[in-house]
Amino acid sequence: MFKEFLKKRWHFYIFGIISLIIIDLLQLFVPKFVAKAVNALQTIKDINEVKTFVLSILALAFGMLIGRFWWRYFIMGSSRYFDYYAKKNLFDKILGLDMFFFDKHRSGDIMAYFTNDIATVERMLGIGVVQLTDAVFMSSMTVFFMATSTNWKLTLIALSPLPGIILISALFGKLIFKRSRRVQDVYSELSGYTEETMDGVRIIKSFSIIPKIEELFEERARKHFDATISLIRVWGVMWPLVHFVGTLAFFLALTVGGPMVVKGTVTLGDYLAFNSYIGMLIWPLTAYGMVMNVIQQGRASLQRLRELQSVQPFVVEPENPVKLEHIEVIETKKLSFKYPETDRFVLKNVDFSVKKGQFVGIVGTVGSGKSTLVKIISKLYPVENGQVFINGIDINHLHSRDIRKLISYVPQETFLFSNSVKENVAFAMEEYDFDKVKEMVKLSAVEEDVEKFPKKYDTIVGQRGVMLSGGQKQRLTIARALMRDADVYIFDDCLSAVDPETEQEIIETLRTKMKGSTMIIITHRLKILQSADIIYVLDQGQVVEKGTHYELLRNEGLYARMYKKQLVLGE
Ligand SMILES: Nc1ncnc2c1ncn2[C@@H]1O[C@H](COP(=O)(O)OP(=O)(O)OP(=O)(O)O)[C@@H](O)[C@H]1O
Repeated sequence: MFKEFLKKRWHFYIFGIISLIIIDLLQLFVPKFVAKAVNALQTIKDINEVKTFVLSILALAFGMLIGRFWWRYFIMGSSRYFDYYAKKNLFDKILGLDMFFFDKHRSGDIMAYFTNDIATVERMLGIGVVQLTDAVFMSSMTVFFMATSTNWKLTLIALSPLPGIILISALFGKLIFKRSRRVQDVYSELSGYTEETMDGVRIIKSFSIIPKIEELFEERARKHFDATISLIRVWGVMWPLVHFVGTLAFFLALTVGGPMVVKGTVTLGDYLAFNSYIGMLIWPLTAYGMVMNVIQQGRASLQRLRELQSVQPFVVEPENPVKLEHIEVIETKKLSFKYPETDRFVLKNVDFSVKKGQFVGIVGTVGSGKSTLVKIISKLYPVENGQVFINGIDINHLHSRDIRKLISYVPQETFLFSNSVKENVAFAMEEYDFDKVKEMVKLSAVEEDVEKFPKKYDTIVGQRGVMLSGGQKQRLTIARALMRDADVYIFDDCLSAVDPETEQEIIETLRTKMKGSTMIIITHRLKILQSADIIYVLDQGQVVEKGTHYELLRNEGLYARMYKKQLVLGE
């Protein structure tokens, strides 16, 4: 990303740096003209001579005005462009990553890349470049002007302490880099925690655990504060050192240059100019210190951004994917699976098959791998042991984009955007027909509820749908999945918040209205699977039984036990 940005913008930087150098040059001529004006005043014969110098100074000021516009345009404009370019790239990159990345990173952590890290690199590419140009160019040019137009001996003496600044910058640079990296990392942790807390604020309040949460926040905020202070401490030492070395140059100029003026080796005008040059030199040299800081912080953030850029998805897409128009059959053969970076197999030798138009149930004990199985056949996780086939084609030869167009998956967790009911239902559609929204809302048995909302389909549901009940959210999520004309619909225990009768009613309506579509239902309520073509029973990652509801009851295995228990509990 950074290289591509430089490729696009390097010429802007060249123009910006040239404008900056021109201003610096013009600025350098000012003392020269002032010196000439002062010298001329001492031996004044013609007032017009002074006028020429004054007009020249005005011309220089005008030149600087124009130059300042251009460097801002080229350099600061480019750094702003980086902000836009990096955010866009990062956003695309992150959305292209697979579930594993999102399992591992909190949204607050990710936000830190977008806010803090990009801003720090932007600062390096904007003000950092300006300061660096100033520091390098102004210091070398000032030295050149000092030596050529005043007195080179005085120049050498006055400048003798200055290489010390470069030494200090080099010595402290590494430390600043390391500590800046730590600041960014702990900021990301703090941001992740804050976001998670805000997200779960209702649960926190319901559990009355605010003091504990505050304590945990304080711990992270303190860590961030400590990391920042440890970085400031480095500046705290480096900054006065740089200043001290800069001021030494002034001191030497005064102590050595004063007697030279008295002796007449240097004219008063030249001596004044020399002092102006020293003044002009202090800024770029101390800028080395600042620049070092900005650059090291920028590098630390750039390193973090590069690490993120280099994250590769575990789900690899084929270079030449086989086209997939429809889904007729999905099969898994001896499928075993463990989540990346874990040791435990959560699926073991699973043979599973579903054909077009079938109604398939997946049931089992808690944590037996039901959701994992459907996530793998939706290509949300990679297949590493065993095989998954869609229409007889190995899933590794198919693109996940094509699969997910044909599989509409409703996960266990509902998620609604803080938008209107209709926008939420039509979320996955580029264009939509309002009548279809209404039809799908009706099929999902939530029409009556929506009609009672203050603005019906235009009602804003609040962040994550907080203004709705759990059951309403679940049914709207189903309506959203139904909006897509998919071949396979997977409902992953997504009706747990509605009563059993409504769940059964929804499933039956869907079965009749969506004949021809394949339906895979994961549920804990076994009663609704009575009409399923086949039910897979999972226990600890293995298929322990399969068959129709009645076959499984006759088997008197795990399914029959679970069913009897539910009958007793009256579910
Ligand atoms: N992202 C993940 N990373 C690591 N382990 C995971 C992840 N998601 C699930 N697991 C583990 O995999 C196992 C199977 O989880 P899965 O969600 O597939 O079970 P399930 O049968 O759908 O459970 P439930 O009935 O409770 O919804 C569980 O032991 C769970 O802890």
